[in-house]
Amino acid sequence: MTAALLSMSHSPLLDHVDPGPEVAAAVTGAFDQARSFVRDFDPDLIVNFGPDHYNGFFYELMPTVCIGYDAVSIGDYGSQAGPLNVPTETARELAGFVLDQGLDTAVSLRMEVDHGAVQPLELMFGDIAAQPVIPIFLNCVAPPFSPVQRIRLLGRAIGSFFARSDQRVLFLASGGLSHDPPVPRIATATPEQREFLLGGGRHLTAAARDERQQRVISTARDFAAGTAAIKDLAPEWDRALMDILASGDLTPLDAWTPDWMTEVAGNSSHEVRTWIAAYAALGAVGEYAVTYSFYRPIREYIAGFGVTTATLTG
Ligand SMILES: O=C(O)/C=C/c1cccc(O)c1O
Ligand SMILES: [Fe+2]
Repeated sequence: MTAALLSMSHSPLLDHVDPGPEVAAAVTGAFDQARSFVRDFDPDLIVNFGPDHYNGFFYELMPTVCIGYDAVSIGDYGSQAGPLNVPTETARELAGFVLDQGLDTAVSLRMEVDHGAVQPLELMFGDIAAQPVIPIFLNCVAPPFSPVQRIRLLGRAIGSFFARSDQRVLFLASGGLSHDPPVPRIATATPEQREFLLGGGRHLTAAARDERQQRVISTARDFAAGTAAIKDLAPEWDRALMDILASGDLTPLDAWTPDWMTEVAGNSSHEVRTWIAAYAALGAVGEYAVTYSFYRPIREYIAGFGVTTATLTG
């Protein structure tokens, strides 16, 4: 087999808040680079590490990890709705392999995914069903979080599974980096928010969906203006993470505790788990080098916004 990696921040605000022409052009340029990388690599299969934002997974039953045997996008923030093209048998074999390695995963026979999983697919391929994709949900918003080491080991196990495959596999990570969007939290939830987090937020009416999204959009505008009550982005933390991922030795990340990550880089900084898993997966296949790296802290997108690509060197 051969493998490659694309990691990218996502933001549902891409089409909703204008960061100005210079930043918009820089982000478009990063997406163009990523697109041409993916086109050149020409994957047979995408292993898509993505978070969820209380659209498919809720506190009524919140897994740490879930492998989708099938998946449907709910289409939030104007993202493409509908089924993904999931190779069910490969997903089933992967889940069995992960469990056999002594690691835990839940499985879903009908995973519901949101912008966190599909935005890179749409941006890179134009259609979420264009390519075979195995969606791997990682809990990145709902404490308690697993130690980062578990995510590294999970990624490594997933990489070893595909190391014996004859397919060209793209490990795709969607999320991060430092950011703190206004997602309700169980520790501080009002009774209505608690009900939402427990599962009431599933399949919102159009009006409720619009209200939810408008709140995030207006927070992004306030954040850019310096008036939002959310944690600031943490560019130094973002760059430190990117350096460790590029080094090929991810073990220093084992010391990153979930509480520290939240404190320094925001409640949604745990989305970097998708990057850690994807890099660990690539590292299990062979030595790698980062071939492209983009980073900007972009308040209009409420995101430390990164895009990287990596290929095997051996
Ligand atoms: O609306 C949500 O639940 C999340 C929005 C958001 C905003 C900025 C960056 C992200 O990664 C997000 O998921
Ligand atoms: Fe997100």
